[in-house]
Amino acid sequence: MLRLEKLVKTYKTGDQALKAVDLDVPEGQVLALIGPSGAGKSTLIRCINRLVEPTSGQVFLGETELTRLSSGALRRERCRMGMIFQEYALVERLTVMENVLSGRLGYVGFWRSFLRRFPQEDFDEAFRLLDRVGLAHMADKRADELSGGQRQRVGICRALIQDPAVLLVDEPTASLDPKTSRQIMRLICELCKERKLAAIINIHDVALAQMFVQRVIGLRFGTIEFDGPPDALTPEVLTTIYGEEDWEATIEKVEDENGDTIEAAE
Ligand SMILES: Nc1ncnc2c1ncn2[C@@H]1O[C@H](COP(=O)(O)OP(=O)(O)OP(=O)(O)O)[C@@H](O)[C@H]1O
Repeated sequence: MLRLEKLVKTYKTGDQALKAVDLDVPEGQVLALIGPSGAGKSTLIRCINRLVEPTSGQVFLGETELTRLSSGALRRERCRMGMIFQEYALVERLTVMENVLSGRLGYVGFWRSFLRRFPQEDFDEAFRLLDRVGLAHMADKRADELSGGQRQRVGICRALIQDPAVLLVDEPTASLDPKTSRQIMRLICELCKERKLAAIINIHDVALAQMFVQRVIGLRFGTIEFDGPPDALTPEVLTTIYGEEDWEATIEKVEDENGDTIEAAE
């Protein structure tokens, strides 16, 4: 469904962030991208929707080669890729509802969106999504009145109202406390399952990744060092990805938000 072939990114500074990365993500698969700081995780995510322009290689979304598209065609294809950011990227002075509806901007004509005249079905869908993430009662609140966890839920609704084929998620929990982080990861993974949506989640927290995803990709120096199920992430594998460290503490059992003990993703 999403396919990267020999994807290379070399920044102007000479930094080789991605070295010929091959990756195939089937429909409906949620995968976590882990690796040390500077491994190339954000670059990989951003090369997919060309927020960062790849140096060479190809990216396919279904049959469409994204790396060949002109800027107009790319704008249209970006509607099929929902993005969720670490810092939420909400418009602070707009309401929750308006922030969610902004996910439709790629579909609604310029003047209609400028005047914020979205079709009724967009409002209905925004309400359904807000209800699904537990925020229907906050639709009229301003974004700057929300907590971090609530903001990220709005960010999730904004990505989903695009009706994307794939979600690109860049450190969704980095600004959240541990309990809220688990709730947000669970929500993202549940929504992907409900919608048969593929997702690539760039995440620093290995234990959190292991709890929720079916597949983990370990990146190091712009190269895939590990590709497998979460329970195959042994201390030896983690050492290959991150270097020498005491990993026993990292892959210890983790408590979920109900206080239940979880070892890895089901
Ligand atoms: N805009 C840029 N210009 C030059 N070099 C960059 C740029 N962005 C990233 N890099 C370099 O590319 C490499 C990969 O960076 P990237 O941010 O993709 O890694 P990451 O795995 O997401 O790191 P982190 O977990 O710290 O966010 C690093 O060496 C980084 O310094």
